[in-house]
Amino acid sequence: MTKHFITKMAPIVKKFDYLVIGGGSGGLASARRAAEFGIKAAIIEEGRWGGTCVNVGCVPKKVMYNTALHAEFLHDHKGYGFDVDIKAFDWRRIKKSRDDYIKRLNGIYESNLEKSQVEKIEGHGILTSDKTVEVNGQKYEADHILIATGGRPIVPNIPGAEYGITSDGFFELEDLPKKVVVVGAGYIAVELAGIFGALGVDTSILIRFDQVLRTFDSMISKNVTDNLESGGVKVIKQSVVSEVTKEGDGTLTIQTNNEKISNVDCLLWAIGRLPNSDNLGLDSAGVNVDKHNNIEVDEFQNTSVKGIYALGDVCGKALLTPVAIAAGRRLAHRLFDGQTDLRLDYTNIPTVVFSHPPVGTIGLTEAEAESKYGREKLKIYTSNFVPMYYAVLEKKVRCNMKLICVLPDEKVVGLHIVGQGCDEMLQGFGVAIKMGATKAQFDECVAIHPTSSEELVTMR
Ligand SMILES: Cc1cc2nc3c(=O)[nH]c(=O)nc-3n(C[C@H](O)[C@H](O)[C@H](O)COP(=O)(O)OP(=O)(O)OC[C@H]3O[C@@H](n4cnc5c(N)ncnc54)[C@H](O)[C@@H]3O)c2cc1C
Ligand SMILES: NC(=O)C1=CN([C@@H]2O[C@H](COP(=O)(O)OP(=O)(O)OC[C@H]3O[C@@H](n4cnc5c(N)ncnc54)[C@H](OP(=O)(O)O)[C@@H]3O)[C@@H](O)[C@H]2O)C=CC1
Ligand SMILES: N[C@@H](CCC(=O)N[C@@H](CSSC[C@H](NC(=O)CC[C@H](N)C(=O)O)C(=O)NCC(=O)O)C(=O)NCC(=O)O)C(=O)O
Repeated sequence: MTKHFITKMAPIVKKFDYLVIGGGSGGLASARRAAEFGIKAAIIEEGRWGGTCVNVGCVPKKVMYNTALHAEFLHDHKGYGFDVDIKAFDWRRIKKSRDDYIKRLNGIYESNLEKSQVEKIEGHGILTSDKTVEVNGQKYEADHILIATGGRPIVPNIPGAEYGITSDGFFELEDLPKKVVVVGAGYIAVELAGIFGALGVDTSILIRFDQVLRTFDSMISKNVTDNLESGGVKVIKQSVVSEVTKEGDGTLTIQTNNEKISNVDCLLWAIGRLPNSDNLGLDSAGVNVDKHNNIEVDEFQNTSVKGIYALGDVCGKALLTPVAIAAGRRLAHRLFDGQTDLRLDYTNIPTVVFSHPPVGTIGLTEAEAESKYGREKLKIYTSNFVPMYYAVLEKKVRCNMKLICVLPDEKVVGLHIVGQGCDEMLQGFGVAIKMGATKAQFDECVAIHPTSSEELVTMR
């Protein structure tokens, strides 16, 4: 009888030039740009292609922000002479259109990867050494590995916290809740409370201090807090949640340090995000994290291990889609296109909070400018006016602007706006500030009338 010997073969390790863990904004942008330079790239994703921004972030949020803007404008129709009856608002309809759009985007991202000849690997990636990543038992090897695994929302460690949802759950809501409590004071709390408020939901925002967006310029913190209140959102200050209970009728009761809030049908935690740096095998590779578990990188996105890079939300700095994309594309040029000095400059990043009205900000806050240059070196210009849109309406929502300049040449080091249209206004001014523009150069540009932005080139 013939003997059959079964030899156990080591699984074949698949080799690439560039392996990216995380198919979100930063990872996709970097992998696709790298592939343009003729290298062999692969990208690993455990969830939906597109990451946070496309699936549970900027994109569906903007759809809901636009929905909220419609609700706001409806109130203005009468003042502009339109006699319109609004019968109903159909949350399910807009949710379906939004979900369909996101599904289309997922498909577009997949086919973009195929067109770019970036290999797609579906599953959870774990580093097994400084050169290898394992996904579903298969090992992949590359000299260059990028970690772009993003982050996830924080849920506090208090009794009953699990009855609340996060921004991820916001996008799953099948019906518009009647009474909502949003906990938090940052971008997400302000944006989602604003959407609920504009859609007529009984909305409260619970904040630990007296104002939202405390890390922004004080003009912004004050005006956004005031605008939330005048827009009908209850801002509950100096408030910390200690316990949440679910009642027999399914509603939630929220116990804070000051009061009990009952009959809540949606509690939303928006208290910050954690980096997805755990369960990633960072120890096996020797990649260092900081005390908040953000991956530590230098200005070129190098981690503590040669050949392993990280960028985007997992590094905990400027958690914004265009930041992750810009860092990812620059890294691809640096590694594979010979642009060895290319890196993202993290100063003067413009950012918008989609509040009602929105916030646009770039550069230093007044407090930061004062501690950097000294009060005597600063010249601050402000403008506070009612945009012409409100001229014929009873409702008036003011626009506030602040320009922070440093003497002697009045270089503009900070620009802060709360007001209608500033979300679209900021990008162009961002270019000027990035180029080092002075107040005189702002003023050299002739105003566009009648617009809100003209105020920025006529300030005295
Ligand atoms: C509600 C909300 C609204 C936002 N709105 C805006 C906005 O208006 N403008 C803006 O600029 N930014 C906004 N952001 C922030 C923006 O979404 C993020 O900064 C951006 O998505 C970060 O990109 P990233 O590539 O670092 O990570 P992500 O986009 O989070 O992508 C990371 C990907 O990695 C995957 N992953 C994680 N671990 C692994 C693993 N081990 N193996 C395989 N895959 C893995 C995840 O599934 C995910 O798809 C918003 C965020 C939220 C939550
Ligand atoms: N438009 C955009 O570009 C958007 C960008 N993003 C990005 O995503 C990031 C994450 O957003 P977000 O989750 O809002 O985080 P943020 O860091 O913006 O804000 C969270 C805030 O919640 C408050 N907070 C923290 N811990 C607690 C707690 N235990 N209880 C109550 N409040 C608490 C803090 O404010 P305080 O100290 O005052 O209490 C903190 O600033 C943003 O920083 C931004 O970079 C998100 C949405 C939109
Ligand atoms: N600025 C336009 C953007 C329009 C746009 O890009 N829409 C996308 C959804 S935002 S998709 C989310 C986000 N894209 C962007 O941020 C695009 C920004 C800019 N165009 C750039 O290339 O840098 C992202 O995560 N990118 C990672 C990557 O692309 O690698 C879309 O519908 N695409 C369908 C199509 O193209 O047919 C707007 O706000 O209207």
